[in-house]
Amino acid sequence: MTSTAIEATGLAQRYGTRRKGRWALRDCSFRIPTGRVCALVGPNGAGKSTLLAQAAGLLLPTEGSVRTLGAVPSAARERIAYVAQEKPLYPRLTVDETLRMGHTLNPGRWDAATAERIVEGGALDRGARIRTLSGGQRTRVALALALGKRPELLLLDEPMADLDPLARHQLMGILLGGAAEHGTTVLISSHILAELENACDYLLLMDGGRVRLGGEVDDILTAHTVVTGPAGDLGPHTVVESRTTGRQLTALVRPDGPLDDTWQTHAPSLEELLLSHLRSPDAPPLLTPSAEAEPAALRKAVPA
Ligand SMILES: Nc1ncnc2c1ncn2[C@@H]1O[C@H](COP(=O)(O)OP(=O)(O)OP(=O)(O)O)[C@@H](O)[C@H]1O
Repeated sequence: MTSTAIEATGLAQRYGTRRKGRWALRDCSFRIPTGRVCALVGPNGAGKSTLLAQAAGLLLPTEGSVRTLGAVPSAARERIAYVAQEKPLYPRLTVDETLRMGHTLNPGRWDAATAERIVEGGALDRGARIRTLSGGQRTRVALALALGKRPELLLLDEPMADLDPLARHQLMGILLGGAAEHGTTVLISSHILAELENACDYLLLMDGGRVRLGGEVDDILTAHTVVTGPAGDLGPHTVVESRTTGRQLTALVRPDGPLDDTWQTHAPSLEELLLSHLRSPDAPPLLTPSAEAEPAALRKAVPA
């Protein structure tokens, strides 16, 4: 079994023609090890949905490559579940028929108990047609289908956006419990930073179609410090964002060696760190060693 869930090398996506098209992703190289719950974060239009669709094998990269579970995504499709932002389902099927379809399409791996639990938790009318459900109820059915498949890799594009807070809490619990129990790798995009803080142990921050931060949340947090002190030179340290109020300077930095005693320091929260990076798209990128893509020449040949 491969230790890499997703590996992208020089990945790029252009929508439209060569002359008039626009790049949604440029030169993305990164790796997500198996068994991680990875937050995919970035502003609107950063390229998150594009990346998820490529990893799911629904969009062929314009340049570069992405491999999922050690193979090209189309070859790993049985082991991947993908919930797109618009949660496509068959509108004429009932809830029950949709679950039966999940069972039929996933022989030998369908986890009926988990799918039932998700649907039951929303007290859904099992005979109701999908087209009559609310947005949040449809999300619940889409998540029941995805988790019922018991995938090795779960790709979720803003799955919780239209759920009420209780439903979000409940479904996040089922999702994380299942991931921990089965070692599922999860890549989940969201704009709700506070929610990701407790749920995810890995991070990909994208902006402008490029990866800005990648790696273990703990390692990324440890690499950064918030410093406060009299306005002055921050020397060799990498400054992600700085603000001056009167004579007082507050900055998020990546220290390059010890900070001198004039600075008061504290560890940033994940939300604080992400907001600073989102406000500073020109800050130098950081990938921790586990998030660096292996050079293509070193990769073991795996059948596509
Ligand atoms: N089918 C498409 N045709 C043309 N351009 C597209 C298409 N899909 C996405 N784009 C463009 O690609 C860029 C990245 O879009 P994408 O949906 O991947 O971003 P995102 O990070 O998921 O955004 P959001 O947070 O708003 O969902 C945007 O500039 C968008 O306009």
